[in-house]
Amino acid sequence: MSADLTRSPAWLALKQHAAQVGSRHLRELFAADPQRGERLVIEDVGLYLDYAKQRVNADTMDLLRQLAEDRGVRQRTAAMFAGERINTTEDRAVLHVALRAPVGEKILFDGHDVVADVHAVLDRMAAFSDQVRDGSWRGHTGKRIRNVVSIGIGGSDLGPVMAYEALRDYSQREMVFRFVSNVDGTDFAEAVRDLDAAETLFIVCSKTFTTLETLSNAQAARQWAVQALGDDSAVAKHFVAVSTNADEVAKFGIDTANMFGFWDWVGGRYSMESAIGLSTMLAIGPQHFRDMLAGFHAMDVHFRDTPFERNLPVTMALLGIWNTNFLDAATVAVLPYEQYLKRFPAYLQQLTMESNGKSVTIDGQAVDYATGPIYWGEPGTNGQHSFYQLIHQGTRIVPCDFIGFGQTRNPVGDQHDLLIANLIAQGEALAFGKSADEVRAEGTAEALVPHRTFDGNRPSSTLLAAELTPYALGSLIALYEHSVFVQGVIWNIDSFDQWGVELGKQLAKATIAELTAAELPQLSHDSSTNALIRRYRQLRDGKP
Ligand SMILES: O=P(O)(O)OC[C@H]1O[C@](O)(CO)[C@@H](O)[C@@H]1O
Repeated sequence: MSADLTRSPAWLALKQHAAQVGSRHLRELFAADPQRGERLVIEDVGLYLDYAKQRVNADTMDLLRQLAEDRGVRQRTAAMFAGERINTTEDRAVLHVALRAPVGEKILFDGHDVVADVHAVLDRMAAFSDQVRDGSWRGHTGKRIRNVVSIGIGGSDLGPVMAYEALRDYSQREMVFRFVSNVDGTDFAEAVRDLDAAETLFIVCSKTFTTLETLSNAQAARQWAVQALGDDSAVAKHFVAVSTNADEVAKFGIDTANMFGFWDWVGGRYSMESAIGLSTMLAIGPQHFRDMLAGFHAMDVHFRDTPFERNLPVTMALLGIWNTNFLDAATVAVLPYEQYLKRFPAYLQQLTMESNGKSVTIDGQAVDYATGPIYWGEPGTNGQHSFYQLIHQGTRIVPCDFIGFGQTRNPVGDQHDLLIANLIAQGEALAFGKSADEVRAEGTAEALVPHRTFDGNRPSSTLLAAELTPYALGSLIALYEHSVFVQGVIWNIDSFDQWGVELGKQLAKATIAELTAAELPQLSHDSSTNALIRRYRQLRDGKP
């Protein structure tokens, strides 16, 4: 058992404090400090964070910041920015901050300036994007490219999809962008069914270029394109690869001249602003892509240089630690009141849960505290008419992150005000609820009073920005990235490995052979797995 954390003075002080403050209702906290709504706010890098509706007071935040100091958040942050191999189980540096460092900045890794490499790739991506966007890159038959299909999975997909959806209003609207990730053939078939192969460019995105789903879909794409275009050599004009693995790209049959590289020190879920974002750049153009990188970078600088009291990622991280470890919340709902951010919760699921879903410390000791919570969410107001019931009146505490913008890119009547009124009202309702007496005072029949009472005291944070620009998106993502990192440091886990995905991959390999063998082989799994394999084969082969 790793009891270092839970026996540390800062942790014990927080435990004691939680017994007092944690049980105080937000109504009381606001009554005791009527100005907290103006004080428990941080605004920087274009983001306004209101955390007054979290169940904390000034002492809580002091204690949490002390915890961060004691756990070495400062030193670990410096180590990350310095390119140290802080991903110890994979012996890798973690340098996604270098992906958004401006030209001229130097970040040395093994004595080599990686920022210059980053910009060399960005420049190649920009030149290629310009050629495709202006029609000078032609397909095999001489037609211009109108469709881009990005193939990848996990970090090689979720970022590009999310960014495309988020910045769709900045995209070249005459072009079609599709994303294929699932090994389910339906994903590929539906993505290409109405496309002309002569006008379609495939971007095969895979850090390792060995991922089963991506390679299967890439094979399917090649077959589809070659069949339609009647010539193997068509691949040269219709396929580009994004990878760290030039050998595998060449083996697959894509000329490495058509490959955009990135590096071992970029984790999959931290790669959307590398060449993995090529589809994003094709959609929004190089200048907007660079604006997005500037937003990321501004948050990096803020995170690295701002004292903890005014530090957005540190504060968000500490609130998460408080809710997870001291108020026993098991999940976080991410609720963007912005339709363009509809894929943001899905993106955050990988970022947060693949990073912090760990139960051993960096040195392999079992933890005796909760680590990464479950992230989930939907854009507002849709969620209000489905799962918000549980958030308001269920038995579980579900801390919420509300996200909204001052301006919409699509003014339709007064709908934006209606949208944001809902965001603001939800946080208020969750915090303050409605007492039984208030319900009675409205003339409610006594039998219904318990049903119509809202306990309140349900914590939330609200993030506001002026408008969903590429810059704002970059800063918002970096905010969550660094928040996840700080939490990982406090929990003393490796936030940059993902061993938990390996076992299923291994077992699937063995199972594929058992499903595809002409004759059912001798099965030696447990009885449930054996039965499922037999039954699937029968159903597939039409033998009831
Ligand atoms: O980019 P690759 O190598 O295809 O990997 C895709 C994804 O698979 C994972 O390794 C998990 O299986 C993710 O971490 C990664 O983002």
